[in-house]
Amino acid sequence: MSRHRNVKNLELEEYDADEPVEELTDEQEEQFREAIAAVQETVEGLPVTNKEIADTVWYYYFDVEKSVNYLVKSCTARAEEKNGKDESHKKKPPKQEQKQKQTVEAQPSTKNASASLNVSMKKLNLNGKEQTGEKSKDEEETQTPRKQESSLLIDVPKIYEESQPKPVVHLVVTGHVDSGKSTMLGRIMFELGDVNTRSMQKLHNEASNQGKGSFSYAWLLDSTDEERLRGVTMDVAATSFESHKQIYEVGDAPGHKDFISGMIAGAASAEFAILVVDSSQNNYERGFLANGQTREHAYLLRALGVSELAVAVNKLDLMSWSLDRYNEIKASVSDFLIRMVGFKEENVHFIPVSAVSGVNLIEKSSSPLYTWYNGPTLIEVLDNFNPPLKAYRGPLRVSVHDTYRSVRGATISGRVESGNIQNGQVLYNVSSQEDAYVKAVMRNSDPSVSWAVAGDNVTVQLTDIEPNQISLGDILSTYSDPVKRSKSFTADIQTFDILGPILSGSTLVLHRGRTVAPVAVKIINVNGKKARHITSRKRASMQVNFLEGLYPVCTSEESPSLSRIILRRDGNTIAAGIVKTIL
Ligand SMILES: Nc1nc2c(ncn2[C@@H]2O[C@H](COP(=O)(O)OP(=O)(O)OP(=O)(O)O)[C@@H](O)[C@H]2O)c(=O)[nH]1
Repeated sequence: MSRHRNVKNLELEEYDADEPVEELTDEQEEQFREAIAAVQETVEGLPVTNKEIADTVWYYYFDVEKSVNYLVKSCTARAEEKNGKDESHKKKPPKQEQKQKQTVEAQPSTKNASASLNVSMKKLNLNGKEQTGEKSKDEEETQTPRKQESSLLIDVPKIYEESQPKPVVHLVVTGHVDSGKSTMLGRIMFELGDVNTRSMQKLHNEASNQGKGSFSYAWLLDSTDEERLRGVTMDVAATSFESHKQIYEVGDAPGHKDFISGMIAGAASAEFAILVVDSSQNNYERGFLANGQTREHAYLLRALGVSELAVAVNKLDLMSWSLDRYNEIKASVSDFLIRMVGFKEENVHFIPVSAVSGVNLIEKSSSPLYTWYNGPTLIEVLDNFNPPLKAYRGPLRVSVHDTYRSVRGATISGRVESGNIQNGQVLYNVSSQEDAYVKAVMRNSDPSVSWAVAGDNVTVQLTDIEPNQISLGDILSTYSDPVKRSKSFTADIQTFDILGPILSGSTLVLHRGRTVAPVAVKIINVNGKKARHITSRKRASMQVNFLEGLYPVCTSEESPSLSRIILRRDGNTIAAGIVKTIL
């Protein structure tokens, strides 16, 4: 299932996916009721429904005069339309009006935004929807802004700098199916106090009742019925946790090979990774030695720009905490990662753990492990990762990981890849050429502020846009500095071990974050020499042409994470690389 879930702050006993709309204060409710009554009285006799009245009053934020004017105009327009007259009166309420309300909200708020953002969110895309590009035209358009930015927006970079933030590390957790990735994340969140004991106990009871007691920590991340029933993660789930030193935005990637695109999406937005290796009898052999997903994941991580890894050798409790087993795994996996995949030795860190019992994750407890191990715990290794500086003053780029229907528009979850975003801003979606007001920004790692900067995972409530005008993989920007849409680009790529060469003119499937699209490739050179085909483990430069319309494309200079691409053929990942120039 396609989703990018924020699982932190989830009160399990209170969670209800069908919970309705927004919370108003008592005072607002009173204002709302009075305004509706006043408008009803004034427009009595006109063909408008109570719902239209309520929507309009909310739109104009209880302004009776503006609501009446709008309703009268729209009734007139409807009547004229019926009579076959000019349709140009069918205008929506002007956006500038709503702006006034939003700029008030743009002030930094100390209130918990998650409470005010109690939106009924109905998922639109349940399956990783592929972009078809149908809406695209071949010629690139220049847009004139339809909505005006307010002059009252706050100086986000300045406020961000003054807040002296903790560094944010983007992590992806990868590894062969069932190696214990979700369990590890769930247990870390529990140990750090992000999930309270009562919620954990409740989840444990539920899991036990279904004969899945050992999955209770994993269920914190695997939240859909199907995932719980099958005991596998089917798509990347987003969560965050915080140590005393850094904040971690984490993607729990699926391990099963059928769900590789979720793994790619998670890895493409990460700077660091935890590679989980199952040390138990036969499972290590299956997951690593027998060409399991551990290997493919390691190649993908490297090709997508992840340069530093924590390798968690998991389930050592099942191997009686054997030092020999740990050393055997460490020797062969590190040889593979360093010699074959190309990680630097100093960037690969091995840690023995047991995810399910929480041994060596956060603090050292009493365990037979410590009779022979005196190195760092997993969190101590993670705390030594140094995230790159954020491009929070750059052009705004927000990648869309998921979309939901919400009141008066759409809500998206995604990530600010560069620049900064705040309530009251106008965003532009180059794919649909639609714009929208930002009604509420909720930063996943700190929902109490109404702005976010590069590197933050966010949930953004948008108004004045239809949910179907935003798709997974879209990149939201501003009018003044929009993302480019293009039919082709050049990329530097690295091929993996492939069956049969890639020929000039081949049709492949491109993955970029959540975008999945068919492309044709033209080889420019291989290892610096002109060529018409590429074989295994070669560096090459190629031209990539989308087969169906235009897509938003970013170069590595514009946004390193958005420039990362993967090429697949017949269900296998054959190459990964970076967009260099847009043609
Ligand atoms: N004994 C033992 N079992 C573990 C440990 N870690 C995880 N498990 C079990 O391994 C099984 C799979 O765990 P998951 O966390 O679902 O594995 P996963 O890697 O997230 O699976 P996918 O996301 O589907 O690839 C569950 O039954 C866990 O309880 C461990 O350290 N020791």
